[in-house]
Amino acid sequence: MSTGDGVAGRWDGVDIHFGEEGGRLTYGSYLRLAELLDQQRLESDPPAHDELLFITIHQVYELWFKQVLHELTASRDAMLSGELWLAEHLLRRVHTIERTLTQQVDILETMTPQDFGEFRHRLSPASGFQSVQFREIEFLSGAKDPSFVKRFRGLTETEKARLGQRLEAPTLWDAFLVVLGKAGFATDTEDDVRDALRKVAGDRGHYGAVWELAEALVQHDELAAAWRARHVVMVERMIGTKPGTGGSSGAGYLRSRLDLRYYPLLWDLRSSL
Ligand code: HEM
Ligand SMILES: N[C@@H](CC(=O)c1ccccc1NC=O)C(=O)O
Repeated sequence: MSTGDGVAGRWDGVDIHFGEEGGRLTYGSYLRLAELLDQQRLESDPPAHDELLFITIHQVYELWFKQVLHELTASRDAMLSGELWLAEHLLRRVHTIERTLTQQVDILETMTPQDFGEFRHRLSPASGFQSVQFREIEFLSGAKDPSFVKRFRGLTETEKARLGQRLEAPTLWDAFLVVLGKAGFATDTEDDVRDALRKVAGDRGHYGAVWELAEALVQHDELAAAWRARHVVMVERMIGTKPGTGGSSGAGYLRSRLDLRYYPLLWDLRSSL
């Protein structure tokens, strides 16, 4: 029954409006907007105009990082339980998010170095280097490097525990090796794995699902590399060769990370196809 004016019906003599039928849930309460929209606190005083953009961009990154971790964890578990179609499906969702993450740099680059300079000095010693979720994504993907945990300054106990768990847990690559094992291949040595990958690539009619999964892993790796490359060029545009607020050499440090690959054997395979 619709009575116009957005009134969906009546209950106990009270008008019930669309979106409120029978309950207390609203758009704002469901999405916790009061809390979410109250989390943008500027360090600059008087407020620098562009600092809101800087905070918003980083918060949006962290929300997507949370989603990426959710999907990558489920994708790994799907590989471990033999649901290859699901593992691939979730990886493809991650690819789409990763493309969006790289494109977001466009928005931040509407900020000029001069306008960044208005509040940059307030940020030290904070830096993206301290993004726990970013490091969790690296560890889960396959690039476990415990030295990052030691180099983190100001980690909370909860964050330390989360990173510790990621260092213990199987990676996407570990799970992919299980997939290769279940497909009948030995994976004890690196040469075994290289051999298995060549056989999978050479008989896609038989190993199609495994091949497609390997391709989805390569895509994840390539998109992570594309973000690193985009980030460093943005950094050079913003701060040139200045050292970073996190205490590193800045662009020099970031350039040293450009060669990082999660799945070197999948890249090596290309040379023998
Ligand atoms: C004005 C924009 C930005 C500048 C100038 C900048 C600069 C830097 C610099 C210099 C570093 C090296 C660490 C240090 O500070 O010494 C770094 C690391 C990092 N930044 Fe940014 N950044 C910017 C935006 C972003 C954004 C939007 C994100 C998204 C989350 C981000 C994430 C990271 C991450 C994850 C690292 C660690 C990279 C690694 O260890 O491989 N940065 N950034
Ligand atoms: N490291 C940057 C500052 C920066 O971008 C930043 C500072 C605090 C929190 C996150 C940041 N984003 C990426 O590093 C710089 O050296 O200018």
